[in-house]
Amino acid sequence: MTRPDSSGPPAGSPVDPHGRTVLSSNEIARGLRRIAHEILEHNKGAADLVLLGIPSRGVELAERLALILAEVEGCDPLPVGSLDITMHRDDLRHQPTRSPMRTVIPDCGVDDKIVVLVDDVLYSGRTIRAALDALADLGRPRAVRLAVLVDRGHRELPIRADHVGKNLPTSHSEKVQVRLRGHDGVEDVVRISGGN
Ligand SMILES: O=P(O)(O)OC[C@H]1O[C@H](OP(=O)(O)OP(=O)(O)O)[C@H](O)[C@@H]1O
Ligand SMILES: O=c1cc[nH]c(=O)[nH]1
Repeated sequence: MTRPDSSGPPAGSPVDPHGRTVLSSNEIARGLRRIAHEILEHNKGAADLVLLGIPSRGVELAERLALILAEVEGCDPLPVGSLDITMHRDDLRHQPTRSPMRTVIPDCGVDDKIVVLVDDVLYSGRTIRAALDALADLGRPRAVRLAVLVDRGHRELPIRADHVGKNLPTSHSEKVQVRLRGHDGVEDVVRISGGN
C-alpha cells in the first residue's frame, strides 16, 4: 500500500528551509514502538484489533504499527487497512477539490472489532470526526481508539487521542509536517513557522 523507498520525495514534500526537526527517524520509530506497547497493554493483547490508517501518511504508520504489534506479541500480522475521509469532511465546500483516496477494509471487517484509527498529526480534530463518520458507514466496532504520531493541540472538537507518539505544543501559526520513508523518501517531523 505504501510507495517504495527508492522513489525519493515527491514534488509535494519539499525540504522546508525554515523547518525545525522535532522528531528524527529514530525517534519516530521509538514513538511507534511505545504506541504499540500501549495498545497491547490497554487491549490486553492483540485479539480483535484492526488498524485503519487515515490517508495519506496514517496508512504507512498503521502498516508499521501492525508489524510492530505482531512482532511484540509474536502473532500473525494484524489486520490493517485504510479509511478515506474525503467525502465526510465538513469543509468540502470551502477547500479545493480533493480526490478521494482508498478505503480498504480487511476481510475480517470492523463489526465487533477494536478499531485503532491511526494518523500522523492531530490538530483541530476535524479529520478524526470525519473518520468516525466514515467508519460508521462500514460497521459497528466494539470500540474505536485513536493513535497519532504527533498531537499538536488546538482542538476544535471534543476529540482526544488514546495513544500519542509526541505531544508537541504549537502556535496556531505553525505547521507540523510529518515525512515518512515510504511516502516521502525521507523520514522526520518538522515544525514550520508560519505554515498555516
Ligand atoms: O486534526 P486536523 O485539523 O483535521 O488535522 C490533522 C490532519 O491534517 C493532515 O491531513 P491533511 O488534510 O493535511 O492531508 P494529508 O494527510 O494528505 O497531508 C494530517 O495528516 C491529519 O490527517
Ligand atoms: O500542522 C498541521 C496541521 C494539520 N495537519 C498537519 O499535518 N499538520
